[in-house]
Amino acid sequence: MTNLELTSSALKPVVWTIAGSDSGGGAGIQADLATIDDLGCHGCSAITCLTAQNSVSVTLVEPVSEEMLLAQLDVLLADLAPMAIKIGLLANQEQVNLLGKWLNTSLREFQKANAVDVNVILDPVMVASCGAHFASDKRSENQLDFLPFKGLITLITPNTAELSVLSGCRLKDLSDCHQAAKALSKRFECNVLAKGGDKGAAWQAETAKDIFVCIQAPGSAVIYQQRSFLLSSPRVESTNNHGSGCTLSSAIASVMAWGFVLHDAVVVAKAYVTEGIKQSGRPGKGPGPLARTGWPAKLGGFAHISSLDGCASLPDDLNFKPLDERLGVYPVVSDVSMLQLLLAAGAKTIQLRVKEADDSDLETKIIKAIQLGRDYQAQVFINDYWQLAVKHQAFGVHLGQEDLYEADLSHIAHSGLALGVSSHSYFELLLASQLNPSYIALGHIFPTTTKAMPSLPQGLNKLKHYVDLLKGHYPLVAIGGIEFNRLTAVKKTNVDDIAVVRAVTEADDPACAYETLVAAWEGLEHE
Ligand SMILES: Cc1ncc(COP(=O)(O)OP(=O)(O)O)c(N)n1
Ligand SMILES: Cc1nc(C(=O)O)sc1CCOP(=O)(O)O
Ligand SMILES: [Mg+2]
Repeated sequence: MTNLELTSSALKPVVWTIAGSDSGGGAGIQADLATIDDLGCHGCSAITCLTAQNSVSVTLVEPVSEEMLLAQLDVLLADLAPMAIKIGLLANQEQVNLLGKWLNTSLREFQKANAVDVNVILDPVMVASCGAHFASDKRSENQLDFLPFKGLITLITPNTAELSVLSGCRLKDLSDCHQAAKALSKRFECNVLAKGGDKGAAWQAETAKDIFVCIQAPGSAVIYQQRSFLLSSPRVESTNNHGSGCTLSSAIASVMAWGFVLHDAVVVAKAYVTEGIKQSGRPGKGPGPLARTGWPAKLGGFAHISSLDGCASLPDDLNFKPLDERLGVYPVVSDVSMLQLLLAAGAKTIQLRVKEADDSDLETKIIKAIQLGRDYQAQVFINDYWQLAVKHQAFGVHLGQEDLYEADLSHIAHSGLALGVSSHSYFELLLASQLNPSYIALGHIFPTTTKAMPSLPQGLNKLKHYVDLLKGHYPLVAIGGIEFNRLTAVKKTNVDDIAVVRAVTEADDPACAYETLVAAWEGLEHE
């Protein structure tokens, strides 16, 4: 079964945690299972060690035998195979070696035989965010050699102290942390999330900043790979951070188990931790555990994303013209005669999307489309060609994520045009929302033949999550494979409106198809 089929089925994806037990209930296996369950997955555990700890101290760490660790891994793989795995506290080097070998043999064979990708998130626990040290391995302060995991993990999530130990560098500032995270990424051949939540000296105190170094993330847009990002959230003033690293890594595993790409898992998990700290309690005398607050759906709880590698960041201080009216059923068409026909049929928002590489009549077509928009008092958006749209004062421009970095967004805003932005993930919709656009398009929801898409269809489950997050903040339009018999299901997600290409342009009678879609869409109730 592929990730996608699982996501859309009623089954809960299985997530494993391979970690230590925290008798105090705030971190380790206990935090992981609570997180995995809270994010709608089924949690399984392979326990590496027992720790005798409460909220103020760790008094004993006792590893399980290698035989016991292996038995747990094998018995789970035989029946409750994982969609994602989180690895936390490992008690000694023998456990690291055993697990590295198991990932390289048993898990690899399982993935090959079943044609699935199991994402493995390594939280290299040495120093807890609340200050506790784990030193069951008397050879050192638990300075384990994690190299047996090289090439076998998706993401490693060190806090500042762990990053310093793993990189062997003193980290004085953000730039040091970024260099160390990049070096770690190279050494382990994996993505890195370097956490700044523990308020290391290298980080600003008023914001909780993490560095995300992405070397490869299947399904994410190419422009967001081989890049580094800074994820900044207002710091929650609380000392209740017991288990925050465990919670973050198991949340990342859980979100990936639902079929979200790595970029999405990182931003959703960070928002989950932020809200968990906000609502935390203090059952003991020391730092309390995070609250379990469900799938994050407050836009203000998500991090601000900026570029950390010299690539341009998008501006976040612009204002684009708001829509005059709802998008409704929004046709996207490639020729002016179709545009005119649909305006005559009552379309109040429409897009001219010309994709021929060199169309000598392009400017004439754009002028005509804009004029027709004025004649019919409709919102005409021009796709891609923002200079011509500005020159001839279109109602608005529609840009994809790649287009955003080539356009002069400030010029578009100051010229008084509206801006619509495409998105294909949480990460992209957060970047879109930072721009304050006039609307955000969420795609592609179903398979489409209109355009070769680099990402997988999002499906209704993801669309619902995106809508829960953005509804009321921006007008939202779903696009991709939307046709008459899918309207009821799409409306149930609460998305404001829909954009269509083939459902209208390939119909025998496009005007009639448009009118039928409008009647059906407007006749359905939102949930
Ligand atoms: C309403 C709407 N949504 C998405 C798109 C796609 O824009 P983009 O990602 O830039 O791709 P192209 O259309 O340029 O191929 C759109 N045009 N309209
Ligand atoms: C142009 C376009 N952009 C998409 C996106 O997801 O950004 S999907 C898409 C094509 C939608 O065509 P149809 O309605 O024929 O499936
Ligand atoms: Mg485009």
